[in-house]
Parts: sequence; C-alpha cells; structure tokens
Amino acid sequence: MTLALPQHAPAPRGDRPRRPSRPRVLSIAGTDPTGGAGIQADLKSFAAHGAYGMAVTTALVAQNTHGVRSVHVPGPAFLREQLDAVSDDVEIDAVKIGMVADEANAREIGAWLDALATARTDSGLPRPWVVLDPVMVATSGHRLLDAGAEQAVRDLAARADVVTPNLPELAVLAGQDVATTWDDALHQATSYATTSDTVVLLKGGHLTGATSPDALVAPGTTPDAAPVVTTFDAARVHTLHTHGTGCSLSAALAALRPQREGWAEAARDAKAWLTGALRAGSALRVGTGRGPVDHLHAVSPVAPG
Ligand SMILES: Nc1ncnc2c1ncn2[C@@H]1O[C@H](COP(=O)(O)OP(=O)(O)O)[C@@H](O)[C@H]1O
Ligand SMILES: Cc1ncc(COP(=O)(O)O)c(N)n1
Repeated sequence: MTLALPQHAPAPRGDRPRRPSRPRVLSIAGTDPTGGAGIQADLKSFAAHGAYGMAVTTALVAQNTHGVRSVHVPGPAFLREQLDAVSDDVEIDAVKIGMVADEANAREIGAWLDALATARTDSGLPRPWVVLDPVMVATSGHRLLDAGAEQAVRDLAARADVVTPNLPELAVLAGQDVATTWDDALHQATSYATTSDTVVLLKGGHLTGATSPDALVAPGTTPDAAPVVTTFDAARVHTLHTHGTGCSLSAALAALRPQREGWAEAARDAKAWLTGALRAGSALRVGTGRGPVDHLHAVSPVAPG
C-alpha cells in the first residue's frame, strides 16, 4: 500500500549528511528506576535499533513493577535548560516525547520544538522527526498527566509527525468515549487524524482478542482524499509483562524513522521488534509485579526458565 504522509518543510540539505549511520535520537520523558518504562526503556529501545540515545527528564517518578508511588516535576525552566543544552550542541535526528506530566512542561516542549524548527531552517537543515506518545495514565492506574493538561497535549500533538495513543488516550485526544472494539477504535482514529491533520499510530494492546493489532492512520493529503490506513497485526502474547510497551514502541519508531523510507516501514519494524520483546519478557525476572519487556531479545537472547 502506498502511504502519502506529510513531508517536512523542504530545506536545503547543507554540507552534512541527512542520515548518519547512527541516528541521534532524544527521549523527552519521565523516569522509571526499575528500567521498564519511561526514559530508561527509551534508551534501551534506541540502542536496540542502532541509534545514539539521549534523554531529557520531564519528571522523576518513584515507581516499580507494581505501580507509581510518587512523582516529582522539576518544572519547565529546568526542562528548557536540559532541552537547550542538547539542541545547542547536538544535531538531533529524531525526538520521542513521552510523559510530559503537566501543562507547563507540555507548553515548554512545544516552544522548544518551534525554536528548533526555526533554527534548523535558518541553518538549512531539516527539523528532526517527532513522535509523541501521549502518556496519561500508567497501566497501574496512576495519573502521569495532570487533569486539565489534555489540551496542551493536543497542541503538542499538532507539532508531532506521529502520535501513538492507546485506546483511552485516543478517546481523550478525540474527546469521545473509549472505543471497545477495533473497528470503533479505527473509526475514532480516522476521524481524529482527519480533523486534527495528524498521523496516528493507533495501538490495540488494550483489547482482548487473539491478536493485538496496531494501525497507522494518515489523513488524506488533500481535503477530498481518503485517509490511508495501514494495519500491523501480531498474535497476542499471553504475558503479565507488558510494563512499558507503549514507551518502548514509540522509542523504536523514533529510532527507526531516520533509517527507513517512511513511517509505515518504521512502524512495521518497531511492532515486529516489540512483539519479540514481549515474548522474551518473562525470562527477565525483573520485579514481582507487571514486569518489563526484553529490549535486548534480538541482541543477546536469554534462555527461558
Ligand atoms: N499482550 C500483547 N501481545 C502482543 N502485543 C501487545 C500486547 N499488549 C500490548 N501489545 C502491543 O504493545 C504496544 C503498546 O500497546 P498498548 O498496550 O495499547 O499501549 P500502552 O502501553 O501505551 O498502554 C502495541 O504495539 C500493542 O499492540
Ligand atoms: C515514566 C513513565 N512513562 C510512561 C509510563 C507508562 O507505562 P505503562 O503504561 O506500561 O505503565 C510509565 N509507567 N512511566
């Protein structure tokens, strides 16, 4: 299937190569000291895909495989200092945004992305690819985004190339009830993608069927053109260990995009990799709750048992 996706604003290429062999990819997210979700998971996903990983912290989260205990948000001023420290020095190829925590952080990240796009255009360079995982609530049920910050996340989504909601997050973005079937979810994603002019990677992990499908939904390139939907199916893995799946998938997508022709190819490969990581997760023996996936399954497999 041919996928027509919005292109980055054309900019002269400059002297340096557009795609280095090892893309420089930045995670902007919260922490998980047990390493299964957030920034720690993102860095492992980046490394598993041959990318050079960097990380800016939005929030320090005391959590483990049983749930979130507390959250500390240093605030937008220090967040901006971290972001500028990276972008003043490093030519970033792709950005993955995860937990933003609150409205002030979301708006600061948006302002930084705008400034970066302008600086890149002025230097004749394309801006980085941007993937937004609109993290709102942890699997354990703890809020990771302040109530009332949803509009700021919608505004941030408008600056991203791809947004990767699970079913409850899509419902918040779309301002509708949570879809209970894959068909309803696809319908909701298509209408959100069209009205917001955003590419959506819809994740079906919260459904309960024999498969766990994802779908890339791209709005039509003209007002009359139909949206383009590319579905990626995978057998559902029967496991407790799904902590950090959304973080790991969106990070893989950001790491792969500079190394693939388009979002569909990157999403297909990220999904296949994540399914392998889910299958291998139970052999890790990390924590006594809902454990992480094995980011290194393809690099150095662990024997089950
Ligand atoms: N049990 C499972 N078996 C296979 N894939 C799964 C399973 N649970 C989640 N996934 C996949 O993991 C990714 C994250 O999905 P999801 O759980 O919907 O998002 P989130 O982690 O943000 O809540 C998606 O690619 C989804 O299809
Ligand atoms: C810092 C951070 N970011 C995201 C998640 C969501 O992951 P999950 O839904 O698997 O709990 C998390 N628990 N912590």
